[in-house]
Amino acid sequence: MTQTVFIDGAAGTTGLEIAERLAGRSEFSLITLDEARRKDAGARREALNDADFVILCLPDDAARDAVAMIDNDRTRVIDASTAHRVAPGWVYGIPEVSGHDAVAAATRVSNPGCYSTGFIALVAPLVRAGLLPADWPYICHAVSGYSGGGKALIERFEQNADIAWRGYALTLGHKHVPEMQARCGLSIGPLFSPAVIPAHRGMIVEVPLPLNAMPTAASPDALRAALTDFYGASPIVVMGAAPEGGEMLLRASDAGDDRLELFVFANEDASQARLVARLDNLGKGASGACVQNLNIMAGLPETAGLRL
Ligand SMILES: NC(=O)C1=CN([C@@H]2O[C@H](COP(=O)(O)OP(=O)(O)OC[C@H]3O[C@@H](n4cnc5c(N)ncnc54)[C@H](OP(=O)(O)O)[C@@H]3O)[C@@H](O)[C@H]2O)C=CC1
Ligand SMILES: CC(=O)N[C@@H](CCC(=O)OP(=O)(O)O)C(=O)O
Repeated sequence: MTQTVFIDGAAGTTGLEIAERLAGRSEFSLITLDEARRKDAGARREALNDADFVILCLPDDAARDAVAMIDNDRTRVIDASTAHRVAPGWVYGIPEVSGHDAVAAATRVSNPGCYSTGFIALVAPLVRAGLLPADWPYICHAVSGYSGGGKALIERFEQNADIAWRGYALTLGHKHVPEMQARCGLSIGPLFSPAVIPAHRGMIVEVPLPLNAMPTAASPDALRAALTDFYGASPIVVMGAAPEGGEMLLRASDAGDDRLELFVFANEDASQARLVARLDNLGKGASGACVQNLNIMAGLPETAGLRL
């Protein structure tokens, strides 16, 4: 049976990429609003209540308003915004960590932040296994392609070819920190330093570990083995191959895909390690993850329509 999907915010960066992944899929039919009606509250309310599945690709306040407009108990929601990522009653949409069954049964799924996806995928299983401490002040550095900031940041970078690196969230407290802390079960929020690079898409998230100074920490080999074991059956989250020539590259020309690659680098005496995640901010970091969650909620193979 064909199920209906309404993407609210379909003209934005994340929404467009979701529609691309759903194009040609016979299991779903899209409810669309034309340019004149896509921000009309009445038209949106009708579409939100007609759809079997709603995917919110909106700013946070608009996402909250959209959820409030749904007045039936049939429509199921995936919210790509930050609005509900630590909200009660919402299942956090990393099925590999939250559990596929929890996502499959959910009526409300919050799609994770792009940076949070990398951080949580690296840290949550290791803390859960007792291989890294829950009460440690983790540090996380990350770079994102400029599409991570939506239409406004895309326009800014495409009109300013001179920006080589943009550090931000300089007063700390980036909006992803609460979900990183909550979903890893940490007693302290990580110190998070994100930056944007002059590439359209792509993301590196890194967690440096001073293993020899940590109260409990397994060896780099044990960390690598635990991640390999945890994601063993996943077609989406994979252990990356050792980079050639001792360097990792993000290329501005990379097309991006919906996988998430994990790496554990370490020095020879195993006193220091770097946990690294490589993903596409618009793939597993946003639109790919929305489609994965939609597939699971609809009882379909989780990789249908994904770019792997
Ligand atoms: N880009 C990314 O890599 C990621 C994005 N996200 C999240 O996904 C959400 C969407 O982000 P993104 O696609 O990048 O942003 P964009 O700015 O590219 O798109 C947002 C879209 O929402 C539309 N919109 C804004 N307000 C309303 C409203 N009241 N009613 C209907 N439509 C509205 C905008 O309209 P208009 O075109 O007129 O501006 C725009 O088309 C955000 O919450 C973002 O934080 C999450 C993970 C990664
Ligand atoms: C490069 C850039 O600006 N990225 C966005 C996060 C993108 C993302 O994950 O979005 P949400 O958490 O808002 O859903 C930022 O740091 O605000």
